[in-house]
Amino acid sequence: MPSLEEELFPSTPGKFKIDRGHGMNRHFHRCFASTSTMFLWALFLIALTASYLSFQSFVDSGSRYFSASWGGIQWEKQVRNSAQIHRPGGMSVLVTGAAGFVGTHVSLALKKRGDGVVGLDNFNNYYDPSLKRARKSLLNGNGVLVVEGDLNDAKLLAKLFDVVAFTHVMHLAAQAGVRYAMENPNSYVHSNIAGLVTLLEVCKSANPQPSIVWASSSSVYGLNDKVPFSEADRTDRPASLYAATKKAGEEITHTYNHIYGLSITGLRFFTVYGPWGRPDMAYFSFTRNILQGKPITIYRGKYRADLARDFTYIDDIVKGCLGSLDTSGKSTGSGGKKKGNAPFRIFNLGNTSPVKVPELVNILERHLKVKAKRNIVDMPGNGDVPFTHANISYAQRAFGYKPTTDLQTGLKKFVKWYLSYYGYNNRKGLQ
Ligand SMILES: O=C(O)[C@H]1O[C@H](OP(=O)(O)OP(=O)(O)OC[C@H]2O[C@@H](n3ccc(=O)[nH]c3=O)[C@H](O)[C@@H]2O)[C@H](O)[C@@H](O)[C@@H]1O
Repeated sequence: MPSLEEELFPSTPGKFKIDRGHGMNRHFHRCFASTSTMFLWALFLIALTASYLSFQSFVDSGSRYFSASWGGIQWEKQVRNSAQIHRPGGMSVLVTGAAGFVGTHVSLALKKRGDGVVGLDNFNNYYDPSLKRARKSLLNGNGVLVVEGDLNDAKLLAKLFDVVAFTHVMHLAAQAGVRYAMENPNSYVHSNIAGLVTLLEVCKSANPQPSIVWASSSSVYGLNDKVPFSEADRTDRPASLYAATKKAGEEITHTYNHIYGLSITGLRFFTVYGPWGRPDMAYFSFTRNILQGKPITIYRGKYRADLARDFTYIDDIVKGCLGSLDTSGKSTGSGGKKKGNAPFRIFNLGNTSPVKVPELVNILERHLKVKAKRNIVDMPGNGDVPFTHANISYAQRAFGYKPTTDLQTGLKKFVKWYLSYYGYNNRKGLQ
């Protein structure tokens, strides 16, 4: 027969429900026969509940206190130092996703030319967080503070704007990856939509309002087959949820530009690659597998056509990001009120010369001096598009954007970095 303790505090909910009926009544009759015993039991239970609740609130406040990675005079000082501008006419930039691939490179470039930079990153585990930590160390070593926190934390964002009057926001934090959207759709909504709105709400209320440059994606062209892709082409047929959230971002930012006078520039990046890159991307995972003697899967499109991407080297993308920041124009609003029209721009940042995926593998084989074990399969219905190809004339006109690194040269630099970071047989590369 179960003890009274087992019946009152069952280890599983099911157990509680099953034993709730007659058995409980029998126990209650036996144990609470007299009113005085009942009174004592009631007192005991009230005391137990009260002490449990106060202990719980102590644990909650304690863990908040101990785990808080931001706040305090010392922290504010660090934020201000990192945001300090060291050149005439310079800017102070909040870079979200600073420990990410593009975020790290852009932060370093801004810092190098004398701008103030404060990074924000949530260090999630979409891919190996130790790589993000290593990027953070690189940034710290170059005078860039990376605050650990989530885009959806409105209090943290508001605090950052309290401490520093950021002139610009470079918004790169996002849930990236085209195919992962089928596995974890909500993470795309959380970061690319909810997080974006949280950021825009804080920016629109900031005084002065910053100008915002943010990462959209070439994937918004979706099923568009008019080449090369121009900003004027249709983008209403996304092929993945990832693309749909980036397209939604373009519409959402337009609203904030229209209502609140925020200056907005959206950048459609075309398959960015290079040193310190993202391990989930094909060029990176192919390199790892080739070195480890494992097979790689190469997708093939309709009618056995090879897939192709307008792979764009990170240094060219950084130039595009800085050019966008420099020409962004000012936001016009203050205190949440629009004072006039502000710029709203969208640019392709691509390389203008698509390369087929099997050719990417050929180049890697040459640089690595190892043959790949190719496993060619028909493209599953996973959100991939058959090809991308950027028309970059808008960005060229606006800030002289001109990519200069071809895939052969860029991958050589990537491979050099990969080998120095992971080594030939370093198990850090194993995932
Ligand atoms: O430019 C963009 O808009 C997007 O570029 C990349 O997305 P994707 O072009 O799919 O880049 P990879 O995941 O590196 O794939 C490159 C090519 O390799 C192919 N691939 C990928 C993985 C694999 O195992 N095998 C394979 O053949 C893909 O189908 C694709 O054609 C990024 O992952 C996105 O975050 C970004 O927004």
